[in-house]
Amino acid sequence: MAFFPMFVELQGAPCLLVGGGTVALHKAAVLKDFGAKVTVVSPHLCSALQNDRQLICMKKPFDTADLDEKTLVVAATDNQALNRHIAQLCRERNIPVNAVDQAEDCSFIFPAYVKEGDVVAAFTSGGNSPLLAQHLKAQVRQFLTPELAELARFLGSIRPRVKKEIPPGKARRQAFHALLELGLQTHRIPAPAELEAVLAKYRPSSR
Ligand SMILES: C[C@@]1(CC(=O)O)C2=NC(=C\c3[nH]c(c(CCC(=O)O)c3CC(=O)O)Cc3[nH]c(c(CC(=O)O)c3CCC(=O)O)/C=C3\N/C(=C\2)[C@@H](CCC(=O)O)[C@]3(C)CC(=O)O)/[C@H]1CCC(=O)O
Ligand SMILES: NC(=O)c1ccc[n+]([C@@H]2O[C@H](COP(=O)([O-])OP(=O)(O)OC[C@H]3O[C@@H](n4cnc5c(N)ncnc54)[C@H](O)[C@@H]3O)[C@@H](O)[C@H]2O)c1
Repeated sequence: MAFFPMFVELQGAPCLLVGGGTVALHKAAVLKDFGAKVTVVSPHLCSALQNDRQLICMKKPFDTADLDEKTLVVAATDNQALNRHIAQLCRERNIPVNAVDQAEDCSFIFPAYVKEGDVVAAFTSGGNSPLLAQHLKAQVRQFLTPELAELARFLGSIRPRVKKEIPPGKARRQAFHALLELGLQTHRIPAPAELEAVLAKYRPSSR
């Protein structure tokens, strides 16, 4: 059964990462990429984790109390039984949990993703082939550019104004469509005069 791609807000979310090796380092980078507040618990921490001021590092073995107040957990130790035990504890507490490379113990899995600003494309193969997910990510990298993210930011910034000036329905949809097309064709954000022209065209008074 395929996994549902639920895009979750992680900004400021207290997340627990158990383990301090190469795999934990990669997962920490991903969680930080989405603004999570990551606590790392492990008796041994690689230097990159230890020196990262954005992380809260606790040099000690995992303890059940480490789960308190956490909204997401990643079990990334080299002990599969421990990773499974942590997953079980999380399930009892309804905390989403990933046990690295142990799909059967995960309540969520990590996707291969491309992120530009707030635009995110993410792939999973449902655990069948992480390499296939990586391959699809590489394809998307070619057209998910920083310019596209800038266009998305612009379209977000003018959204309230468009909504205020054009009532919901066909005209509003066409206005958003026109602005997107303009951006995609010119590879830049529409100029103020271009925005005004689109708004004027689709405003009720001028139709
Ligand atoms: C996408 C990515 C995200 C990330 O890690 O952030 C990710 N794995 C990545 C890479 C990767 N992982 C592996 C290889 C070696 C090639 C190979 O084995 O195929 C490579 C390639 C490489 O290393 O280049 C080995 C591997 N992975 C899993 C198993 C267990 C098994 O198969 O049973 C084994 C065998 C271990 C063994 O040998 O025993 C399991 C999982 N790995 C997942 C995610 C979840 C399913 C994602 C999906 O649906 O596809 C899942 C289920 C759980 C999880 O960990 O979340 C990341 C790419 C990041 C990027 O580039 O953006
Ligand atoms: N590194 C890879 O490329 C890779 C690839 C595929 C799979 N894996 C698997 O992922 C897992 C982690 O890999 P790694 O390379 O990060 O391993 P690692 O040996 O570098 O790190 C394991 C970490 O787990 C920590 N740990 C052990 N017991 C703990 C406990 N009780 N509480 C908290 N932390 C504890 C250790 O201190 C260590 O920091 C392994 O099971 C490995 O087989 C790794």
